Order: sequence, then structure tokens, then C-alpha cells
Amino acid sequence: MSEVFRLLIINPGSTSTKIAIYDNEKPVLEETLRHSTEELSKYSKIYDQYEFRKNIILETLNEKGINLTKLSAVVGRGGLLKPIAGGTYKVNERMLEDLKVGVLGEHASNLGGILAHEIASQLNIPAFIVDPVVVDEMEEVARISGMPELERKSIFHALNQKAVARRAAKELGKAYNEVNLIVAHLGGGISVGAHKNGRVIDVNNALDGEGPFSPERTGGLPVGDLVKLCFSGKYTLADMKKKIKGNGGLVAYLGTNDAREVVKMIENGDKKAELVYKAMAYQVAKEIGSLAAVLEGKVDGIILTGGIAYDKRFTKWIIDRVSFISKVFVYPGEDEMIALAEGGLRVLRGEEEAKVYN
Ligand SMILES: Nc1ncnc2c1ncn2[C@@H]1O[C@H](COP(=O)(O)OP(=O)(O)OP(=O)(O)O)[C@@H](O)[C@H]1O
Ligand SMILES: CCCC(=O)O
Repeated sequence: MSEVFRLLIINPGSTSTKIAIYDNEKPVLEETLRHSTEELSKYSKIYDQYEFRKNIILETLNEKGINLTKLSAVVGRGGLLKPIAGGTYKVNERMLEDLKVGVLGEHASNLGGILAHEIASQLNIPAFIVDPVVVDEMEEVARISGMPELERKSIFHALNQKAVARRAAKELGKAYNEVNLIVAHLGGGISVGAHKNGRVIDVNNALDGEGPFSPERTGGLPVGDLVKLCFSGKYTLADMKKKIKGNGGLVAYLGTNDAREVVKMIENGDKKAELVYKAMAYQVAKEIGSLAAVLEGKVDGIILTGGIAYDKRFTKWIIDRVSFISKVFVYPGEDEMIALAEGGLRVLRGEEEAKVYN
């Protein structure tokens, strides 16, 4: 019989920490620990939340009767590190430093590696992160923005995009590195990536004003008008950043980041809500079309995933525009917890070597 590895998975999000215990690929515990705005607003930096989240995780595991000494490894969602290739990375000192200072910025997933390390080091077992948001496999040509000072960056939902891409490849009867896919993650942020033979060769920076607008982010903007707004004297740098990320997209037009609320508005006859929501689908379809050109038309499948992919009306608007390109797979929600477990297992089983962050 093959060995059973028991893994603790930690996925910190902006309003929750998802934890799970896996025995190999089988989940034996899954919990979403929600954190209220009040609880989190006490901390000025993401790193300051570390002790608070660690205690809740350990208390929950204790309440559920989980014996930590039986764990083989702890796997966390990785954060805004320096750009790296996809895969599983062993948490090391350099990574911890970069996660603590937020070398590329603040993101809840910065806590993933830190929490995994803290718990694993007490138990003398390894800590890993898998496919962090900074996975960078972009081709050189995709990095050129048009302004030499501003290089395009790869920041996206790498973990879920790669997980669902592997799932679609399996459905197509092929390995991930044998197919070309376009993946659109439709969450609070939206990222659309071109996966060519297992590498994401182009993708919009989902955190910082590229690609389609999303429930709370603007995506790409008319740049001349944006510059005028920045110098209008009406806004500070912090105001403008918040307008782009947090208060952009559906929030700016309709006052909510919850697509389900928008669906209700539309059902109540709100024409503006319908136009804005349709525009978001239109922009996603347009991004998919541009990545079909990146893949020179050789597209084995298009995948729609993330929370908004639960909404059939929204996915239909996209499918109507892109189904001429390739078959469309709809995988609502996200596969992040199992993707983290699988990344850890590949290393523990010796199928893949853990990569080193430096
Ligand atoms: N059944 C549904 N119909 C329409 N929208 C939905 C449905 N379920 C969730 N959503 C929407 O999905 C969005 C959140 O998606 P998701 O949970 O993937 O995002 P997140 O994890 O908060 O952020 P991100 O995916 O960017 O990391 C919200 O706008 C939510 O309203
Ligand atoms: C860009 C990666 C994840 C997010 O939307 O916050």
C-alpha cells in the first residue's frame, strides 16, 4: 500500500483563512475561518495579522481533535514575492523576509508561507508554498508595455488557473504541458491567462490596472484621462490607488462587489446594472480573443472559473462571443485547496523537486 501523507493546508484571504487537512488527495477537514472587518481593522499591515490568524488556526485544529504530530508537511498559499516560475517551493529564510516586508506589496496570501513555516518548524516538518500570485512565465515579447520605465508584470490567480488548466487537460485526455488553454478567473479580481504547453506566457496583471474590470478593480483604463485625474488636485496617491483597486469596477458603478447583488438588481429591472455587468463580460471575452491571437489560434480549450462562473447568465454572455475560438469549460469556484495539497504531495512523493526561492 502506498504511504499516506497528512497535510495541513493554509489559504489566507482578505476576509477569511481557509484551512484543510488532507490525507493524500482526500480532504478530512475543511474549515473557512471568517475574520470580521472589525477584527482585521486593528492591524495596519498584513503581517501584523500573523499572530491573530495563527492562534485561530491552532485553536480550530485543537477543537477538531487534529493531532499535529501526525502531519507530514504544511502547505500555504504563496504571496507577493519576487517573480518566480510556477511550482512548489520550500519556504526558506529569504522567502520569509520578502513575505514579511511585502517586497512586491501587501496581499493576504503573504501570510500563507509565514504561517506554514511557523507551524511546520515547531514540528520539524517541511513547509511549502505552491504557485503564488507572482508566478511569472511570460514571454519576453509580452513584457514590453510601450513605456520603457514600465515593464508589464505577471500577477494573477496562478494557483487556481493552473489547477483548473490541469483539470481541463485531463478532460481532454492530455497532459497540461501538451495543451494550449485560455483561463479566465472571474473573482473579486479577474485574470485571463494564455497557457501554452504548461506555461502562462501572457496574462493581465489582475492587481494593478490591466485587463477586464472586475467586481472591485478597474482593469485597464484610458491612460491620458487617468493621468489628468491624477494631477487634477482632487485626489492623493492613496485615493487613486483605492479607486483602481478596491473601489473600482462594479463597486464604482453599482456600489457593490457582490455579483449576486448585481444579478438581483438586473432581475428588478435595473438597466444600468445590466449594462455594466454586460460590459464586464464583454471585456472578459475581448481579453480571451486577444489571447487567442497570442496562441496563434491554436486553442484546445477556454476555461471560465472563479465565483462569478456560478452565474450562467454571465458565462453565457462570454461563451456567445468566444465559442467560435474553442470548446469552453465552466468550472465555477476555485480548486485552490486541493491544488495546494497536490503541489505538496508531488514533492513528498518525489515526483517533483521542491524549487528554491532566491
Ligand atoms: N452564484 C453566484 N452568482 C454570481 N456571482 C457569484 C456567485 N457566487 C459568487 N459570486 C461572486 O463571485 C465573486 C467572488 O469570487 P471569488 O470567491 O472567486 O473571489 P475571491 O476569492 O474573493 O477573490 P479572488 O478570486 O479575486 O481571489 C463575488 O463578486 C461574488 O458575488
Ligand atoms: C491577483 C491575484 C489574487 C487577487 O485577486 O487578489
